[in-house]
Amino acid sequence: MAEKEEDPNHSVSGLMNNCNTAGGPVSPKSPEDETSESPVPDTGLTPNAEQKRNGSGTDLKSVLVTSVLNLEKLDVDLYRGTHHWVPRTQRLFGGQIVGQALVAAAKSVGDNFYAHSLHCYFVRAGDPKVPVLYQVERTRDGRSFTVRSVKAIQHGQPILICQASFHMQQESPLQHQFTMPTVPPPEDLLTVEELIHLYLSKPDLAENAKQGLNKLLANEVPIEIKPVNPPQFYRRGATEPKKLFWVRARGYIGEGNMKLHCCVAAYVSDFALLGTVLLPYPNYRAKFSASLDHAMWFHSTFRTDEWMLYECVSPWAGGSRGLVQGRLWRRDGVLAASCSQEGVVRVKPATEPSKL
Ligand SMILES: CCC(=O)SCCNC(=O)CCNC(=O)[C@H](O)C(C)(C)COP(=O)(O)OP(=O)(O)OC[C@H]1O[C@@H](n2cnc3c(N)ncnc32)[C@H](O)[C@@H]1OP(=O)(O)O
Repeated sequence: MAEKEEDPNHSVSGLMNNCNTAGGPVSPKSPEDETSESPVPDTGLTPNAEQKRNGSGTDLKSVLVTSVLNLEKLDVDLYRGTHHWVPRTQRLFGGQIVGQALVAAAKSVGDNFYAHSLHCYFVRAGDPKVPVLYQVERTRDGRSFTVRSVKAIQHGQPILICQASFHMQQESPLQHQFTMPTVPPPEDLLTVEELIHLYLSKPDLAENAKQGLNKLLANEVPIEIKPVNPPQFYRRGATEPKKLFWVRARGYIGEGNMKLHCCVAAYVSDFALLGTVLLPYPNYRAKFSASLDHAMWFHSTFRTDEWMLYECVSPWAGGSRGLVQGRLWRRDGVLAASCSQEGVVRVKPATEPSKL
């Protein structure tokens, strides 16, 4: 199915597209549900200790851990994943498929091996009506590096092919990184939901826009976002193809499980990334867009349930495709992960001005 107009990349509504729970036990739990003593389901990658998230005053576990990345084992190296949030486009969110594929791959590597990179192609649209099977091939087990190939399958056909490589931690005197962009801290910025409330308080807002925004508020994307520059984020005028936002998983995950945090980062990294391509073109809107591939590199330890700065740039677009690159920064300035993606972006002239 084609991805039409509103997608997770291209608008404020894309940030909170329809929550669709098809395909599995995926209803978000209420805070009451979460106060019970029940442990986090065994993803094989979950942390042991349950602690309150620093400063947030909540111990709600991230649905990314309890549901999205909690694969069911069917056989040796064969897993089943279900869906939590499905974009309004009704094709599976690419980040979910990549995150789940990495969970499946990570289950077959030793405890002391950590994902350092993955390379994926999205070869077919994911169907939100059925679960996804993940078939892992143990490509190579080495002394320092271990490689896995994962095929995500629906209706008997691959929707994603992924290769993930894991590395045993090794020290080296070679160490450098770029410097994190200087931006306001997340505490000084509004969440997407708060921004929507602001838009809703505008007295001259059209009724259909209000309805649309209220629908968006009712949705539950399992990640929180604070745009550094909201007008740029929502693409009102032409801007350079670059955006910055703070991002973190909703709910508590906890420290100490880097394998899990890499899987969550893979999920998060596909969010709003491809929309960067459209920023210089306010006179066009996407009539069809989808990520074609996704590559990711993990550099340091990090926590995805703490605010990280996501820096997205698009160095090139042409021929109905666009290239995007992302950097995930820890708030202390350490470069946590990098990613690259090419997407197909077919556009049409924007005939209607944005209602926002
Ligand atoms: C946040 C971003 C995301 O999460 S996106 C989700 C992850 N990524 C994906 O789901 C992508 C999965 N991959 C795919 O769906 C396929 O590989 C895609 C990219 C569609 C391959 O493209 P293509 O070979 O064009 O597929 P298709 O023939 O099935 O056509 C899909 C729709 O596009 C149209 N199309 C095709 N060629 C052209 C063209 N040259 N010019 C204009 N339109 C074209 C087709 O007619 C079709 O449209 P429709 O769906 O029938 O309306």
